[in-house]
Amino acid sequence: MDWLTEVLASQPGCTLVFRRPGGVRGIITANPANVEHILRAGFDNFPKGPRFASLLHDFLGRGIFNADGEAWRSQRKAASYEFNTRSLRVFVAQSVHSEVHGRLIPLLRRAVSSGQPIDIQDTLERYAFDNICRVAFDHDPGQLPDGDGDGDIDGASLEATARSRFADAFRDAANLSAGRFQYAVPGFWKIKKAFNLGSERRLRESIAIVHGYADRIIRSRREEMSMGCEKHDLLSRFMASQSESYTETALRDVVISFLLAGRETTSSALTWFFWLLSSRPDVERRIRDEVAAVRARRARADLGNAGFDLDELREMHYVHAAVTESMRLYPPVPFNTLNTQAADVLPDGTAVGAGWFVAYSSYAMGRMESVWGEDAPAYRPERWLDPAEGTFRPESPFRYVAFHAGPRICLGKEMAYIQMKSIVACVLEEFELVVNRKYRPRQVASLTLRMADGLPVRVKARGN
Ligand code: HEM
Repeated sequence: MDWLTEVLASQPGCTLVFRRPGGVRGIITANPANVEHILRAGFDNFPKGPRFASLLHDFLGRGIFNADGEAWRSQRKAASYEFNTRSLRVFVAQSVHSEVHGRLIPLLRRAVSSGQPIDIQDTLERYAFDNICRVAFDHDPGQLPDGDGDGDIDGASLEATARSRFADAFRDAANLSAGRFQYAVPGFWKIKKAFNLGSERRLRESIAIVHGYADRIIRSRREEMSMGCEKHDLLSRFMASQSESYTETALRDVVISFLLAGRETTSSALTWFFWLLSSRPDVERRIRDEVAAVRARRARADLGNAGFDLDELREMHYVHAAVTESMRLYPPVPFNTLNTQAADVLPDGTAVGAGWFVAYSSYAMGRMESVWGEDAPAYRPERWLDPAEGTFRPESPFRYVAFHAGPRICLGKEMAYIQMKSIVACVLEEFELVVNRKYRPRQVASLTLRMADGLPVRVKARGN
């Protein structure tokens, strides 16, 4: 990613053109004007395209993440409506609250008592999977143990084993599907698939487990709903509003796309955030001051000592800025590729042909001095704050492209901020996460930007 950033910064218009005779042709850009053209003005000319769809079809079917044209448009319309309801935001905040206080904080307290380091990336990934499963289809895969530390994944219960198999199979299916993008000979996976060999055999097996499990949940949800049971998760909302037009397979595709979108994104963002913070006590101090001020207002209003509600999270402008700034430098989705339908010329004068891939690197864009000024490499949350008011000032989504932009902009952005700000506020209020100063994370980019060896931290209780 750093190498690509350097290369793009040295190109005219920050755009790199690939022209291999008889081979791949396409461009990678870090130019906001090009990105705006591709994602908004030229939206219909730059779909995800047949290659993306075929690589992910076995796992995602025609779910929103993997669909183009009318199949995408109708899901987007229905999903946008649901994501924008206040009742969903409240449900998300409640799920986040119970997972943070029932599981994450108790786990960190146990880490304080034991003195053993933990891998905070792994912990956050488990947290995020539990949370997105709850929001997507009111299911608890129990990836983080319950407060008492025993959890119920003790192997004794068949149900617990099945849930754990589901989570493992989901992780394998996502990783193996992402691996299809990385073959030196692009169609080689199809041959392995035809002969049911190696990674393709494992992919087939893990997809069968995920699909079987999701199908059972969908069927039992139909029964519950036919008996008048009211639920607030996304699957139930889709079933209530679209029951005639959605087959069971279509519902499964929708849910699996949501799980994939919400699974590793917030955990990636927070892992890089806690790593950056470990060398910036000044930023950590300001976050703690802001959280303490909100906590004090809560105490005065006699609202108890639990987590923060939606309005309180909204008041945390500095926390918002600190997390946003971290994703500028380490966007969870660092790279995005689309396909060109008809030849076009981008605003910087680059010509693209029909069938070419068109990619942008949000990682490179977050580091371009031409976009962010000379201090682009510096982690500086203040750049997001109004100097007079101290309130958060959003940037154009075509410059800050961590959540994509245009008609396909991330649907879960607000949900992600609720989750990330709750975790940051509650964790930093009570703990210090200490990272070895010599630790240099290695990046690994599959569908998301992760740390290859995780992020080992020692958890210390705050002294005050
Ligand atoms: C920090 C957290 C997150 C980041 C940085 C992020 C980023 C993105 C990006 C870059 C895309 C475009 C991907 C593509 O088209 O290939 C996207 C799409 C999407 N995201 Fe997120 N996401 C985050 C969290 C979430 C969460 C928690 C959900 C909840 C379900 C979610 C739901 C979606 C959906 C449904 C789409 C597809 C939208 C469409 O194609 O119309 N995201 N997100």
